[in-house]
Amino acid sequence: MIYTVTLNPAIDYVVSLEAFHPGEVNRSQSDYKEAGGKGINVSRVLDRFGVQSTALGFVGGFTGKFITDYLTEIEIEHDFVSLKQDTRINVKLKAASEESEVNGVSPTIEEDEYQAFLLKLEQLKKGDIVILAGSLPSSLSINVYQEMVAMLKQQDVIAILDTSGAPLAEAINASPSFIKPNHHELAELFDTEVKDDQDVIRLAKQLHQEQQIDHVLVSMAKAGAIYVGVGGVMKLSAPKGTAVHSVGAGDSAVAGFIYSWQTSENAEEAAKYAVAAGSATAFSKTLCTKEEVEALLPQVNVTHI
Ligand SMILES: Nc1ncnc2c1ncn2[C@@H]1O[C@H](COP(=O)(O)OP(=O)(O)OP(=O)(O)O)[C@@H](O)[C@H]1O
Ligand SMILES: O=P(O)(O)OC[C@@]1(O)O[C@H](CO)[C@@H](O)[C@@H]1O
Repeated sequence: MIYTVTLNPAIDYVVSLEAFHPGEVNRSQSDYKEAGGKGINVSRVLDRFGVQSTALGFVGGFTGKFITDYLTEIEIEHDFVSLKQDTRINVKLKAASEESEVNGVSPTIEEDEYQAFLLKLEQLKKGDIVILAGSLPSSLSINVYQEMVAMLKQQDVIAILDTSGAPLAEAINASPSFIKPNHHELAELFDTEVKDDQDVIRLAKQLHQEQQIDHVLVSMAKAGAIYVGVGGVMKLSAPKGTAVHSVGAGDSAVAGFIYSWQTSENAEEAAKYAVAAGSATAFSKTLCTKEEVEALLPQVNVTHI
């Protein structure tokens, strides 16, 4: 079974207007709300690929209920721990072809709520796949992803991680099987500048060889991605197109990699599918569909390095 973990989900409130004038009353031209958070997005994209998963994590209050109702409505299984405090709301503002984001403050996770979540992870079994994705609620310690990856590996569960900053820096020590930092997150991880592809490859190789991470996929928005891992080293170009709404592009890339790897066990195919999925999401109003991804696949060029 595949499980996604979103410790800090959100309602994504997506607002479009022609221009945003700070300090004035602005009125949106269109807006909508959807269940967000990186793990939830991975579940939603997997679902569009015809792959079932169960969404785990924490939800609370009326905003949390919106998320569980939303997932129930689109028939994605979920088993969240209920919190006393409300799940956050993240504002995604699209104005004058620029995208800005204000991600809300996370609710507090009490110790008993955290323990209830760990109990769910403890029940996962050999062969299960868990995708841990997104930021940590500020009440949790920065090493919880590291602890979860270590615990899951003990259970022979495949642990995949998509996060950034200190939680990523801690968790790589537990050697997750797959990570997908973007190039900014990679630079932050090594506290350095990433100026070109050679820098990306050098740092990604360190993660693969020294931290024993099987697959490192560094996404670089419209510049595509670089893969370093058991499948070698390769650069993948992104298809050309107009970015309409890039929220969830990275999550789509994660879902694309897992989906394709599961069926092909071929790193090149999986990395290609990841890039096509990321771009298909960037080019559409919401998350990609399988048809959109497969239409873009021929435009992803792979250069082995
Ligand atoms: N403007 C774009 N044009 C083409 N493809 C894009 C564009 N933006 C994103 N992508 C695709 O999506 C993938 C992931 O994008 P990106 O590197 O921005 O990830 P991310 O920073 O994790 O994204 P996000 O946080 O917005 O979900 C890229 O590897 C690329 O394939
Ligand atoms: O604050 P985090 O957890 O880093 O990111 C949360 C978030 O921006 O990520 C998703 C897109 O990747 C959105 O659905 C969601 O609002």
